[in-house]
Amino acid sequence: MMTTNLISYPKKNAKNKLWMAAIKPPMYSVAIMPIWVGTAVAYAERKIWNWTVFSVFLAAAILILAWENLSNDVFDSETGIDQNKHHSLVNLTGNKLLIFWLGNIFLCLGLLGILAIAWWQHDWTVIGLILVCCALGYFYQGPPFRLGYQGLGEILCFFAFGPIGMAAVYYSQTQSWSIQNLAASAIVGIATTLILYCSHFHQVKDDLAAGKRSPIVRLGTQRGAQLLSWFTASIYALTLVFVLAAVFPPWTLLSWVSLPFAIKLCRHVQQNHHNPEQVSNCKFIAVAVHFWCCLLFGVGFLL
Ligand SMILES: C/C(=C\COP(=O)(O)OP(=O)(O)O)CCC[C@H](C)CCC[C@H](C)CCCC(C)C
Ligand SMILES: O=C(O)C1=CC(=O)c2ccccc2C1=O
Repeated sequence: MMTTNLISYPKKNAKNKLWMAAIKPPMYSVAIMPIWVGTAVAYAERKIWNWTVFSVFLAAAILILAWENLSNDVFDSETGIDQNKHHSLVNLTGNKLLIFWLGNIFLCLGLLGILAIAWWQHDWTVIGLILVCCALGYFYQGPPFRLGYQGLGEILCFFAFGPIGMAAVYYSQTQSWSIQNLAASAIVGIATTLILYCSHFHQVKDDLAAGKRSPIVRLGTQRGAQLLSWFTASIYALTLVFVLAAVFPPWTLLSWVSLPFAIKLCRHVQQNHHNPEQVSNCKFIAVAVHFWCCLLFGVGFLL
């Protein structure tokens, strides 16, 4: 009995790790930050903070992202790209249909939340904008589009989590539009897109085999790593430019506190871009850059 337990423990532990990798809890900060920053900008400009709208939007965004990730595993199982991905939910459960319908339930619940906001406001703008974000999410991975396979995912990601998603958040609080929010959405959009871009470095072999021409497949890992540094630097440079132009309050420069993570990310990818095993964790360093940068950026609007 004792021996069985000793043997089965590491196996169980490995299985738990696979499940955590499949569910990817840290990734859900990408759903939280547009809501946080968009609402903070609304508060800074209009002194409005509707907690009910904020909470419902937050829950809805998490549910919609869960749909995106579950359906990503379903659609990727159809192209064969996830053959070696042990932490795919479809591979873990062996039940594609279950994951497909679970994803659809999450999507419906998320959209119901957004619909409730539209209903309270007697205004369909917010649900219209979020439906556009969901469509971009579908175009990224779903048939017959699969635009992520053409290397266009980063553009879709930028608009969904940046200008369109954050316009919806700002509108849900104020029922109006804002140039300051548009500028802030560029920062959130680039920081989110950084994560997607980083997720390709260790997957070149599998992507090539499945015919996926990710930006890193197109550029090669060395040029991809150089572009990453420019891309990352642009977040901090743009924030400074907008502060100097008096578009953002000076406290938004608090987001620069996340610079050590950004430097770590760029150095790590520069040194290991050609080594899939070593570079595979860069997505999670990018998640830390995104989390701290957006969290403190939002705080900057409230101070
Ligand atoms: C699912 C996404 C990336 C995973 O891509 P990949 O297939 O390379 O990953 P694996 O290797 O793990 O299989 C993210 C795709 C993002 C998409 C372009 C945009 C999604 C938009 C959301 C559905 C809407 C967000 C609304 C907002 C207000 C929170
Ligand atoms: O699994 C992933 O690699 C990603 C999942 C996800 O939801 C997301 C959202 C926004 C940007 C990037 C990513 C991922 O990379």
